[in-house]
Amino acid sequence: VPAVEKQRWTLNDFDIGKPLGRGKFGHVYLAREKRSNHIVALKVLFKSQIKQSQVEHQIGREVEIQSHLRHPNILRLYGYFYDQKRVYLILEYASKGELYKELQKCNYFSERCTATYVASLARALIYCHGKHVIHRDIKPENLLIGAQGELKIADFGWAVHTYNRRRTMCGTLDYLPPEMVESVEHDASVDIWSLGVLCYEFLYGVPPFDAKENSDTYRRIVQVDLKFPTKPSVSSAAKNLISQMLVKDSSQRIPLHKLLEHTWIVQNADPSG
Ligand SMILES: COc1ccc(C(=O)Nc2ccccc2)cc1NC(=O)CCSc1ncnc(N)c1Br
Repeated sequence: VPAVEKQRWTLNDFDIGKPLGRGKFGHVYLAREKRSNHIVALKVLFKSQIKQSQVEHQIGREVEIQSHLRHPNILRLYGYFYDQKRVYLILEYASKGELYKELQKCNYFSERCTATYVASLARALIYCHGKHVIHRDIKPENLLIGAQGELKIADFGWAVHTYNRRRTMCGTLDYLPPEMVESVEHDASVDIWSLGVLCYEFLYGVPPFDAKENSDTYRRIVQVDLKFPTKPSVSSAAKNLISQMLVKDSSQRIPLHKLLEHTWIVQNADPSG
């Protein structure tokens, strides 16, 4: 489905298939665009559930930003349309589904699989930062798997891809870096922190600052209370990289391009991504 911005899509242009998942803001269905037979994911947002005023320009801006983002590890947003009750997003379909379900199923990933995922996300983030877009929500819930097993970053919720991205605290704290938890200014290096949290969770099956209460997670994050369990056993090279990402001072975090040269990534990541 080429992003034909001028195209006025309607529901009649699509055959609707099985539900793919229930997002916070609505349902996602497998769908086929009738003329091209192209398979897409159609996300239905209920206007009643998202503030009327915000939604039009919010989604318009989202589509505008996303239409300039073309990267194999970023899920495409082809376009949108709406009727009086709902807004529909036409999304790329990731045929191997949701990453977090994969993580739940196998508890944790191998070092090679993790390094390959982390490298592909680093490349996607380098691409986004180059376009002055930061803070793609890179927690497992927002990652999908494409037909070749490659990761796709997909934003499921309010997506304001600018420097003043608002983050409602209703989402998990786990992925927030200290500067956001202490809600001070933040920059692209927040994504390096989140990628470090993700790398840890891929290898151990739990996020690094996991705790029963939010207040404990908060404290562990601001103190960077980073501990590596003995099980599963993880290479010291992997721990070394994670320790260079989960650094309180955002200016001291390993830059993304340096991450791609780290021995653990070089020795473990599958170059195809
Ligand atoms: C680029 O991906 C997005 C971009 C934007 C938004 C979004 O809601 N924006 C938004 C929502 C409200 C107001 C303003 C913007 C959402 C997504 N993505 C998603 O919601 C993922 C749907 S689940 C899925 N998708 C494909 N293949 C599968 N196998 C599955 Br399961």
